[in-house]
Amino acid sequence: MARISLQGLGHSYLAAPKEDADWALKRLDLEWQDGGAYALLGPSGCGKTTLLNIISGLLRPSEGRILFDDADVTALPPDRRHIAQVFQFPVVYDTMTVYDNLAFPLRNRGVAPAEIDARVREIAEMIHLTDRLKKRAAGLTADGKQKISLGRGLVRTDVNAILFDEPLTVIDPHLKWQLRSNLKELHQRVRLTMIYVTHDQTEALTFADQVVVMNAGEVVQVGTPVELFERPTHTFVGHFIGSPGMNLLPGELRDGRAHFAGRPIATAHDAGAGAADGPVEIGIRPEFVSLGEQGDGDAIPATVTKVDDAGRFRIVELRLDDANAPAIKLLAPEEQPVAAGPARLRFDPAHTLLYRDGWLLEP
Ligand SMILES: Nc1ncnc2c1ncn2[C@@H]1O[C@H](COP(=O)(O)OP(=O)(O)OP(=O)(O)O)[C@@H](O)[C@H]1O
Repeated sequence: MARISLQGLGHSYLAAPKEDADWALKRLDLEWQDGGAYALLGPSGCGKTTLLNIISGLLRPSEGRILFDDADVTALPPDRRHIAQVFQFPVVYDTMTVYDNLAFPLRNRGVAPAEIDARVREIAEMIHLTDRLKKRAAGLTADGKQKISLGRGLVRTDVNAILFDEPLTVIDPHLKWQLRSNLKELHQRVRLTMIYVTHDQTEALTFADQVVVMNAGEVVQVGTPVELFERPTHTFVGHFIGSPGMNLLPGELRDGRAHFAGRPIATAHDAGAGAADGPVEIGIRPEFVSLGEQGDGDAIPATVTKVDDAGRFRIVELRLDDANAPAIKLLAPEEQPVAAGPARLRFDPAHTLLYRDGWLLEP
C-alpha cells in the first residue's frame, strides 16, 4: 500500500498542444492518502479516465511526476505498479469457475496453493460469492460478474490501490445500491486505497470519504461530502452537486457589503470583507432558502411560478420582479402549503456565499 502523489501533472493527447483546450488534464497537484476511500467525480469528458490511466500506468503523462510514497513511478509500466483496476464492463474468464477466476491473479504470481485457497475463500466470503465458487462464471448475472472483477482486485495482497472506473454502469438499478454499500463495507475491512470514478454524485457521495471534483481537466475541489455541500469552493461544485444544485444569483459588493435585488443581505463569515467592490455571484442552496411571512419587510419580494412534488419535499421555483434575474429554487417540506403568486424569500445568512470569477470569496 502507498500514498500516491501527483505532482505538476498535465496531459494532452495532441503532439503539440497550443491552447488550454488542448489539454485533457491541466496542471494538477494531488495527494491520495494511503487507505483512503476517494471518489473522482465530474461530467463526461472532464479527464477522469485519463487521470486513472496515468495512475495505473496505462498512459504516460505529457508533464509531471507520479510518486508511490517517495518512489517516482512515472516511467514504470502497469505491471510493476501493483494497481488493480476494475472497469465498466466485467473482465472475467467465462469458461472458468468463480474459484479459478479469483485464484487466477495469485496463480499468475506463483503464490503457494494453500495460501491461494485461503485467500480466495476469504475474498469470496467478503463479496458474497462463497456458494458460487464451483459455478462457471458464464452462468452469473452482470452484477455477479462484476463482483468477480472486484474480487480479482482484492485477492492480491501486493496492490497499492484499487481503481474503479464507473464499475456500476452495467448493473441493474436495484442492485446498484447493494453493490455500492458492499464496496463501502469492503473498504472498511481491507483499508486499501480505493479511487472510484463516476459522474454520478450519489455514487460518489455515498462511497467516498473524500471526493475529488473535476471539471474541464482541472480539479476544482477536494473535500468531504459535507464540505462540498456546505461550502463549495467553486460555482461548478455548487451547481453540479445537489439536486437541484445551488442557486447562483447576480449580486454586487458595495462598501464591502453584499447586495441582492437592490437591498443589502447578510452572508456567511463576512464573506465580502477584503474583496474589491463590484459584481459577485451569490450562491445559496435551495435547502437554505425559505418562504417568509407576507409583510416581512426584511424578506425579498418574489413570485412563486412553479411547484414540483419531489417526494418528502417540494421544489418551489420563484421569480423576482426583475425579468432578467434567474429563477430561484427552494425546498419546502411536504406539509407546507405553497400557493402560486406573490411570496417573500429568506436566505439563511450562514449559508449565503459569495463568488467571483467562479471562486468562493473567503474573508
Ligand atoms: N485516446 C484519446 N485520444 C484523444 N483524445 C482523447 C482520448 N481519450 C480521451 N480523450 C479526450 O480527453 C478528454 C478527457 O477524456 P476522459 O475520457 O479522460 O474523460 P472522462 O471524464 O473519463 O469522460 P467519460 O466519463 O465520458 O469517460 C476528452 O476531451 C476526450 O475527448
